[in-house]
Amino acid sequence: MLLGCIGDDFTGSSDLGNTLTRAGMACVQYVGVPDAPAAPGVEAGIVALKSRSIPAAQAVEQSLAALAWLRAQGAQQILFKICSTFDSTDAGNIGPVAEALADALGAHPVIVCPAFPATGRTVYQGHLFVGDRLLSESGMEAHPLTPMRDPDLRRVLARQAAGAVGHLPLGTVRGDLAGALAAPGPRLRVADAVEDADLVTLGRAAAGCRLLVGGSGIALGLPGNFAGLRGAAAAWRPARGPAVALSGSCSRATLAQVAYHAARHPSRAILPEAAVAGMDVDALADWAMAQAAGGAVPLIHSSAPPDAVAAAQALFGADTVAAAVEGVFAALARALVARGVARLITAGGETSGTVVTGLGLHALEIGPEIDPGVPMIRADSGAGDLVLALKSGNFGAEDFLEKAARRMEGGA
Ligand SMILES: Nc1ncnc2c1ncn2[C@@H]1O[C@H](COP(=O)(O)OP(=O)(O)O)[C@@H](O)[C@H]1O
Ligand SMILES: O=C(O)[C@@H](O)C(=O)COP(=O)(O)O
Repeated sequence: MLLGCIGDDFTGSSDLGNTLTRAGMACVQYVGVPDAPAAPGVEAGIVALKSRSIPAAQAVEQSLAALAWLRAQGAQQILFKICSTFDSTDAGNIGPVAEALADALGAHPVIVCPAFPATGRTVYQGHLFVGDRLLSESGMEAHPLTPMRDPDLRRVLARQAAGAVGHLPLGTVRGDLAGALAAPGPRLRVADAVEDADLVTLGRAAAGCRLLVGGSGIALGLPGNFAGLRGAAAAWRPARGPAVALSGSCSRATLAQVAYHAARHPSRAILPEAAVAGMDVDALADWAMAQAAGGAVPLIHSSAPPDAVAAAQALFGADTVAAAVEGVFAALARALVARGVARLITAGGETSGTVVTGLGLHALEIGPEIDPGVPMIRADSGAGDLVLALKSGNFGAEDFLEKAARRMEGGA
């Protein structure tokens, strides 16, 4: 293993796997810290954690365990994959995890850059934009778990980190970047990047850096630093069989996708109060499989607009609702796999993490891209091959859910 990656969620990890695979690295995504060595030939290994929204001390502990495993596999450089919208709270977890990894690796400086221009995320003057809006006006200010109300990443990170936070302005990234990286200064340095070319420049300049922190964009230039890559080995095989979509994401893009899909395919909504009270998951799974048998792509979702999310959180508490809804999706996924689902599309990072861990999957093969940042993935479910798409809340075109199902069976 050459490049070792630690993803703070599952959709984010598959987004990174997509970038690295497309850039020519043989890449595997692991579900949590594996308890066995990596198979031979893995050039980039991604340990996917569900550590974005847990207490910071636990995120640090899990990330250090992932680091130890990756180093034992020979990883020469470590990338801590965070969200392109910098999802975190003032308590962490980006700052504490980045500092703990940097301590363990003796890394200084550490570039921090969530930019992902293909999906509209750019960093300029230390501020994060989504399209032409500041992060704090992008919809992310209403995220159920990690509301992002400050677009200045230097300030956001400084509130989370023990050490000072520096800045690599765009002029420096496009100018004497090597000089700036070699100069003394704060360990964590937020880098501006507005185009893929800036990210490639950052990645190439970071060849000697032991640790990087960023979205999948920061990985664009990294494969070029390693000689003799062999890339993905096996050809991707289509998956035939029933397809079901599950969405626990309440992000803007997902809400539009759910509305589009529900107008064309059978759908059922899970209400937070029903999830908290306990649901008949088997009946829902039976319903979905019956719909899928007729060729539809049934959707089961809890996706709701910000006012409905806020009302449910006020009633039950944010953690209780999230845990209850996630619990329903994990049980539902197990029930669907037991009934022979072959294609499973999940929307939402926490939701996807719950589903993938709930299914007890181990190593995920990264396949072709469906939309920017979302690849198809293949896993052995124990009952056979399962092809998945783990869609980040804010990724994907309006027709993503039906397109993913179509692409998985080899369609255009
Ligand atoms: N209707 C709802 N009300 C409150 N919380 C919800 C609702 N639906 C889903 N959630 C929770 O909101 C969180 C959404 O996060 P996530 O799955 O990561 O989506 P995204 O990728 O859009 O951030 C999950 O913890 C989920 O269980
Ligand atoms: O970097 C990104 O935006 C994604 O890779 C990602 O991490 C998505 O997280 P969710 O929005 O929670 O799915």
